Amino acid sequence: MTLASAQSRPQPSAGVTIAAELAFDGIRHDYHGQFTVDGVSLHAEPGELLCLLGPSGSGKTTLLRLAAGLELPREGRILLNGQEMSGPGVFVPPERRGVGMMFQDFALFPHMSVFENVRFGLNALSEAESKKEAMAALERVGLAQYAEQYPHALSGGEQQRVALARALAPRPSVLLMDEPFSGLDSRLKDTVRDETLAILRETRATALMVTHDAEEAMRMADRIALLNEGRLVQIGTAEDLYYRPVDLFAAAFFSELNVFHATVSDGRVSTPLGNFGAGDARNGARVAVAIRLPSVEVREDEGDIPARIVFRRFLGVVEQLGLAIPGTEQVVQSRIRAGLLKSGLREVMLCVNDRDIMVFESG
Ligand SMILES: Nc1ncnc2c1ncn2[C@@H]1O[C@H](COP(=O)(O)OP(=O)(O)OP(=O)(O)O)[C@@H](O)[C@H]1O
Repeated sequence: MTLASAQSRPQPSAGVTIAAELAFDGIRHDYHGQFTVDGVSLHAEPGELLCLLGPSGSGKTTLLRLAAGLELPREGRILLNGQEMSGPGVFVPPERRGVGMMFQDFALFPHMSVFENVRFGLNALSEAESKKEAMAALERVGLAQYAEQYPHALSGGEQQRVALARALAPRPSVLLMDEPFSGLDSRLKDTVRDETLAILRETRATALMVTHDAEEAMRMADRIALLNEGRLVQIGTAEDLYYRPVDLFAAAFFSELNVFHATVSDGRVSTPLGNFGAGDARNGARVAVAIRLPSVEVREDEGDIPARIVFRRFLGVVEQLGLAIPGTEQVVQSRIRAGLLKSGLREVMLCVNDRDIMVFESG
């Protein structure tokens, strides 16, 4: 449905980018009765790069499509700078939202030149102005010299930059990006990510980016919204999510962990790797005790717990170890600096750095 109030909104100007606040308020959305987004409220600040992070099927792309106006939410509202785009009785169509989109496969038109691809979204401008803006967008991504080429003649990284130029050319107040680097060779990814970040900073558009890669989110985002099964688990900076995860799911999304199950007694938990403070967990509560791999220190001859090495995997700078310890069948894992232990060594001693223990009530 399209209300008169929505219809009368001005067409977004292709003049200057004015970063907008994008808010999801109590959004629920289903496909055939199956809720894929279930009560999500969050917002991206003007000029912020917010990453939607989560495993496959957690509802990230659905949120992006809802923000773009490609889907109408079943419940809740979507607001741009406080103005309702979708909500009960309101639906502003995609072309009137001032939102740019960039997809996983770049979606460039193969039969159009790079220049025509970038000019495509500028039909609200005069011919002369659209040409000027398209060229300016190509210059911004450093590809002006490829203007007359066709997309197939460009490398993956260059095509990504054309897609970015096309999405940014109409100067959207919000840029929506769905896994924008997943089609790129892993060696190219780092450079293209850095370039994209620099361009986004320069244009100062608000950006919402979907990824399932925690490291990519940490590398790029001002803040990260972690989703699972259509719900928001936690939102915050990379440091917030890494150091202060709200639950075991959030902790495990950012680090490999050793996890032991225990019951809190006198404010402490007992695990095969030692006895630790239980933090805020209540006495008698069943908890998961999570210990990051680098917190299990492995030494040749001094430590608290004897262990036998059951596997060693060389990973370059670091080495991952599997360790058998008394009191559990579970193989404990550790990550140490490569070369720290002699080759052929079997019997070692472990120390656990208890600053890094995370205790979560199992519910
Ligand atoms: N058009 C559709 N029709 C039916 N079900 C859909 C449709 N689009 C998405 N879904 C379902 O909604 C759920 C969430 O999908 P969504 O694409 O939002 O997740 P995602 O977190 O982006 O996952 P991925 O990382 O795999 O793309 C999935 O279970 C998916 O199968």
